[in-house]
Amino acid sequence: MAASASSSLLFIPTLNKQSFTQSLSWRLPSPSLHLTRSNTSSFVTMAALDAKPTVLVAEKLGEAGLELLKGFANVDCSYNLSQEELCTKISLCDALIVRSGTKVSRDVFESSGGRLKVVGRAGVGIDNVDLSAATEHGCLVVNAPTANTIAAAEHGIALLTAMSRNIAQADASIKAGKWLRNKYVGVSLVGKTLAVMGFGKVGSEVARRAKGLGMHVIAHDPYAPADRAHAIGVELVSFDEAMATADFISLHMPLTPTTSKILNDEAFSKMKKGVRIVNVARGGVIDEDALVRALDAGNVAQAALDVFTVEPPQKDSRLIQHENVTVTPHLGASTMEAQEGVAIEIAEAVVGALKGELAATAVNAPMVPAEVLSELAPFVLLSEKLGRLAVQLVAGGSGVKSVKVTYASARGPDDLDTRLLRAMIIKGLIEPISSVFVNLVNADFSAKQRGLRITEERIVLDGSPENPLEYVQVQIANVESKFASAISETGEVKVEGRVKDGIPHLTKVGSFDVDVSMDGSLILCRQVDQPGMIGRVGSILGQENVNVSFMSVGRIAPRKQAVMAIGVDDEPNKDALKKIGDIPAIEEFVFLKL
Ligand SMILES: NC(=O)c1ccc[n+]([C@@H]2O[C@H](COP(=O)([O-])OP(=O)(O)OC[C@H]3O[C@@H](n4cnc5c(N)ncnc54)[C@H](O)[C@@H]3O)[C@@H](O)[C@H]2O)c1
Ligand SMILES: O=C(O)[C@H](O)COP(=O)(O)O
Repeated sequence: MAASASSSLLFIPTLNKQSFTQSLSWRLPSPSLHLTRSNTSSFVTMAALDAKPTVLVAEKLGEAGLELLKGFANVDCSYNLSQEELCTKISLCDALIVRSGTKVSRDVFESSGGRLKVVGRAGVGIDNVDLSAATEHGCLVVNAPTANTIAAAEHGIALLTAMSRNIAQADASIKAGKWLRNKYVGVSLVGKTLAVMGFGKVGSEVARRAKGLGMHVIAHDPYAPADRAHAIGVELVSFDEAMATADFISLHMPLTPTTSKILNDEAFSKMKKGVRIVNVARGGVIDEDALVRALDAGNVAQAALDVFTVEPPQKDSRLIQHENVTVTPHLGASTMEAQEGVAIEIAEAVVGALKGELAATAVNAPMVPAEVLSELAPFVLLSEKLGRLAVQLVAGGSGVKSVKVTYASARGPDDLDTRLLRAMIIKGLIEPISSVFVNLVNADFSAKQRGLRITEERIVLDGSPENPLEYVQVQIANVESKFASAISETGEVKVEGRVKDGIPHLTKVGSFDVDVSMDGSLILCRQVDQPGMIGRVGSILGQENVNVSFMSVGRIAPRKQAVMAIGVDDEPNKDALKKIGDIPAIEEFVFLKL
């Protein structure tokens, strides 16, 4: 049930209450499918809305990215904000863009009052963003994972070569009036073994370049495919083997609970005496006190560091001041080219997200490729409406805890991604009975928080898998219904729907077959099947100027019980509903908003 956090395509919730309507928006591949759902459940197109969203840019961003943002949003560039200032400003912003220097903490999400819909990290590492808090608040986090790869790799190589030839120390000494040709004798790289720790985008580019310098390159990465390593002539080895055989170690993994202080006293004790270390990943992957001990003992000959556990580090830090340590102030991504690239990459992602388009670099939401989304679009709508309908059929005080969703399809289970549908069913179930705003980012979390258990079942049908789904069924167990006919033979509130000509239809209520398009609102009546019922209800609605969009009757047998489903464009007033209820043949009825 947990939403997997992987990066690929996805949609996003849209803009704030003030600027647009508090809403969920989907930008699907066809513009005609771009829908915004307002609080009143009507759908309006974004074109009808003219207010601009506000994007807070909290750290310096390349001009091209800023221009792109300004074409769509009001852009507030406020740098060096304190946490308090950020928390105050954030309640007026729909999006926030940061680099690594801003902590986007839980307080920031809480202070946003639900307005913040997307956080853009203009770079790779998202360790400065509280992802759990973002997810809980339904806020999408996107990053710019590719534009600074080469810059970071080049910086890694720059540090490797500068360190091995004492460039920084020699430069400082000559500027201090000294000429120390014997002191700064370096070591050669050719023929030496470099262990690349973390064989991702940056790690593999460093490996490629180091091979060009004549180094023997090995790599450790528990998740990297061996064939990618082999393709560039790199052998994947265990952590211990990397520690034991490397003359140089270069770190390129993310900072996670597993990698935190991965280079500690124990790891240093496994290294070759005189090893040299480069870190352009994150300061936290090294236990900095342990590194100082290893440097003092001569077990580590030199280190070159671009990143630190706390940035900026203390001026008098022993590590920074160590004569065998070369440091730069987190410059890995800081080339003109990388910063322009990152700025464009993140601005496009944030603008797209605010428009409700697919986000290719989402960090905290499941990935749904565009072509899948396009095909599933009407089923997405159907799912939300079925959830919304099912929960409204539950009698007050019943407490919805257990929901079973059945997807019937001629496609094999691996051919149908149901996460989006599940998220929308959850949205439909939760929103009518709470003030929570649910979207793809926080759906599973919201369900879990409310103790809502969703089980999913697949029915594989015979026949051609032309449509992704034949029908979707939602059943709520252990509840009473305010419309007894909605209870199935097995005792659950049950609704079922299909997509017909691209339009969601309700096709079953309890054990009654109906067929009504799910648009506007719905009146469900159970009656004794007899002539004239449609006319009587229709004329009451007509007198009250309520337009009927659809009518359908499902019955057990002629002249026995029947359920009539009436789709209406407008909400009938109390009088009209009372008149319907007063028709003698009507045993029960319910009015539902879709
Ligand atoms: N200094 C800078 O300015 C700068 C610039 C860019 C990236 N970075 C940092 O560099 C790091 C790598 O960036 P990237 O774009 O290559 O990311 P990436 O996601 O492409 O690669 C990270 C790799 O680390 C691997 N990994 C995860 N856990 C590991 C572990 N326990 N041991 C070994 N490998 C592990 C992953 O499998 C992945 O292949 C990140 O920490 C990023 O924040 C720093
Ligand atoms: O993770 C990253 O992308 C780098 O560390 C760059 O960080 P920066 O955007 O703060 O330079």
